[in-house]
Amino acid sequence: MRLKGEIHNPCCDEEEEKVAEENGRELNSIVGVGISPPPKLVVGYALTSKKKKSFLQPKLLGLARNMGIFFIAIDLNRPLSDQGPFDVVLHKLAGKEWSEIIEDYRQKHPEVTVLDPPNAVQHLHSRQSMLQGVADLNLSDCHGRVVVPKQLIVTKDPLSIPNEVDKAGLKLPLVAKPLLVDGSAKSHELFLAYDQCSLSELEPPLVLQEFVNHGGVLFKVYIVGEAIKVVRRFSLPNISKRELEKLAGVFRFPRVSCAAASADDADLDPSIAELPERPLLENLARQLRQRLGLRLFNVDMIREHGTKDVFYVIDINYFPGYGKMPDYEHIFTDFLLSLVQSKHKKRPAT
Ligand SMILES: Nc1ncnc2c1ncn2[C@@H]1O[C@H](COP(=O)(O)OP(=O)(O)OP(=O)(O)O)[C@@H](O)[C@H]1O
Ligand SMILES: O=P(O)(O)O[C@H]1[C@H](OP(=O)(O)O)[C@@H](OP(=O)(O)O)[C@@H](O)[C@@H](O)[C@@H]1OP(=O)(O)O
Ligand SMILES: [Mg+2]
Ligand SMILES: [Mg+2]
Repeated sequence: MRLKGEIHNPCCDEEEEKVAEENGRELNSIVGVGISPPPKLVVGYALTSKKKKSFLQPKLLGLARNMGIFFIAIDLNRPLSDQGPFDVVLHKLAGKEWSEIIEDYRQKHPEVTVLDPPNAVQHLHSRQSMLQGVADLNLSDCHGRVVVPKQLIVTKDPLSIPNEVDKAGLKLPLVAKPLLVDGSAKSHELFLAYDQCSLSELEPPLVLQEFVNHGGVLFKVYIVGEAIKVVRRFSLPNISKRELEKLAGVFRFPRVSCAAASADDADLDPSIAELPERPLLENLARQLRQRLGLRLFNVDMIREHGTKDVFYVIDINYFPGYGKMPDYEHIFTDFLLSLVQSKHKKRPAT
């Protein structure tokens, strides 16, 4: 198997090769010499170097090893079926070519848990289909409401945007986001638009989304299988009517909420900082897991300013920055072990 284009070879740097080699050696010695019981779980991974650095931290690898879970780098220059055998394949790489390889592998190896199926991951690559799933959910229970901001997809002719926005009845200010999310820095380049005329400066394809005032705090809801962990992050401040009247133009803004700095310890207004209620999150996570067919993702949620329990989902990410999630090493190893247990349960007794 040889890959062209934008795919990163996980084994391309020396450091990585060393890790893969050591992992392999260790695995052989454990299995071969029989000093300790065979590993419970072998996880093959195909991740970008950035992801490997943030996710495969020593605290995860150490805990996993103690629990009999081994992480082995997948060599993108060799056929996937010749490697392993793996119990689980963990992947996040860009490109159609990789999606085809992993889908083919999944079909030929139903005994391997592929996290997650590429067609399900693909669903999050467009900011249009990403939020569709949320809009269709049935979440009107007594613990709050979950909706999505009003949005418009623009695929061509920037000059027509002011008119299209008018026709769609979208209210300013608007957040402009690239339509496609492919892991590149460009796909995270976001703009705030304060007036209608300036919208024609934007570059389609994009999504124009109503900006929802939320008091500058965002909730990142991480999902790992059945587990849910929610953290607060700093976000964009409210935009007042006065500010909107005074300002014109489109302005690029940084990835505020992606910063590792958590807002969990900040001295915040409790009505803004209060986390969404647990039953609401459980309901949302359960329905999204089913609808999206994903086990590894996070959801960015904001509380509409001045309300107690009206939440907007503004973004969903596949295999997000779990390295920033408190206690991720325990949550992840427990999840991986639960996969083996559920496999054993499914196996008929002999
Ligand atoms: N509709 C909105 N109303 C208010 N603020 C918003 C809205 N959409 C985005 N934001 C702000 O912009 C930030 C980035 O938006 P978004 O999460 O959609 O982009 P992203 O590039 O996909 O981010 P990520 O790094 O989480 O993948 C949000 O975390 C939030 O602070
Ligand atoms: O950079 P981190 O590891 O923290 O993870 C970020 C992740 O980047 P990576 O997958 O390249 O690592 C992003 O993925 P792409 O959209 O760019 O594919 C996206 O999911 C962000 O939301 C994650 O940040 P978080 O939302 O969890 O704070
Ligand atoms: Mg986001
Ligand atoms: Mg995102």
